[in-house]
Amino acid sequence: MSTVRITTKSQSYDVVVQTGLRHHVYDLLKQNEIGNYSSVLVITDEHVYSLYASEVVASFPEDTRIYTEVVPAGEASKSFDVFKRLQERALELGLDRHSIIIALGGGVIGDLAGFVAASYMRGIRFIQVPTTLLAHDSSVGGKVAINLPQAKNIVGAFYQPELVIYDTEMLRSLPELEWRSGFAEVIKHGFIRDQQFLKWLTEHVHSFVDLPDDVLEEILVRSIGVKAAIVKEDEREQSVRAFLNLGHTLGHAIEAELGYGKLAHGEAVAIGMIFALRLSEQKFKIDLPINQLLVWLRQLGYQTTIPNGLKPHQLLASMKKDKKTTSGHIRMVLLKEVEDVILTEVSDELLFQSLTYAIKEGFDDPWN
Ligand SMILES: NC(=O)c1ccc[n+]([C@@H]2O[C@H](COP(=O)([O-])OP(=O)(O)OC[C@H]3O[C@@H](n4cnc5c(N)ncnc54)[C@H](O)[C@@H]3O)[C@@H](O)[C@H]2O)c1
Ligand SMILES: O=C(O)C(=O)C[C@@H](O)[C@H](O)[C@H](O)COP(=O)(O)O
Ligand SMILES: [Zn+2]
Repeated sequence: MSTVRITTKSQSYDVVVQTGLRHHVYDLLKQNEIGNYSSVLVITDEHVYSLYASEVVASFPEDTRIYTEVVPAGEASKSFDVFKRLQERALELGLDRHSIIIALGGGVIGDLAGFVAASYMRGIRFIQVPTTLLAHDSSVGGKVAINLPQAKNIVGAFYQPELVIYDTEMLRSLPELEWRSGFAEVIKHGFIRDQQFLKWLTEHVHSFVDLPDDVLEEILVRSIGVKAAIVKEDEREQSVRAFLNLGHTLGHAIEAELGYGKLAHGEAVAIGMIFALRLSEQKFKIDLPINQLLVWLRQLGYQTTIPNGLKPHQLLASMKKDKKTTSGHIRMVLLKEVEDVILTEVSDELLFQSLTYAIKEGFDDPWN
């Protein structure tokens, strides 16, 4: 079993990674001194429910007051409607301040169930049991949120889980699209903090089919390691945590403008990252290894253009709603080189021009 310790100002906890851990959730709670609860609410989505929920529930003693709530799969569940239904259900079921919530699923479930836990009775404990590759990012660090139709993650909190239990075996049922989506955040972690890791990834990952167990575990542990280091330094995004937003200013705008769920989060972030890298080249008069990145991304099946139908002014207006925007000025995470990251204001004029060019010409040629 690999363990990554997450230490933040508000909370310290372990991320444990191994195959088969879903059968040992109760034991792991006890080992981590979270065995003293009055009841348990497992929040999951319809896909994960049919695959794994009964096994997680079966890891608890028979007399446990344990309930399961199932929400529709997909980004649309990060909504006020679903949030409200879960709060009402928690109350009906008699959850109290000694209850715990288990988020069993991908990032949608982690963000949603985490926000339910953060706000129910002003906060009850919660555990992350991630089931997607992407959730190596979402289950760690305590950002929990729901969306408004106009903007992603706009209503939420910083609220850390007590424990993250990562059963790598559960990832084996993921469709290829979800591997691709999750891997975009892995690449992001390489670009912002770990060039060696990025190089290792380009050498070891050329397909998502049957990634060997040791490669998968290495990907998770190293990628979570980057996130852990950043979150330790800056839990509430006052400084370096913003670097974890590389690719997200445009990525979130693409998700919202297309309609949630049309493009997976990581796929949108991959496009946003390429955009941020080309913009970095233009702004700082530098060369970044974008052409190699494009070849690799295409080999892995990523879309590497801004989706059809999206207009520059529409994307710009949406990017303005990003949480990094200050006094109406868009701030973006850009690179001066790999591992040398900067959060900087980008003018509306430059963004409009760059979006217009990217939509028309794509990303293959430098913009300089
Ligand atoms: N809080 C954070 O720091 C953070 C970080 C990154 C992303 N996010 C958020 O995470 C969300 C995306 O998460 P996601 O990509 O995991 O999406 P998701 O939770 O919607 O899961 C993707 C799809 O895979 C299915 N699925 C999940 N586990 C499965 C399994 N083991 N086998 C088969 N199918 C499975 C789900 O039912 C869903 O259809 C976005 O809302 C994004 O904003 C949050
Ligand atoms: O943990 C962080 O910080 C991140 O930015 C990780 C991102 O991958 C993630 O998508 C996050 O939810 C985006 O945060 P937001 O503050 O831009 O909503
Ligand atoms: Zn993300």
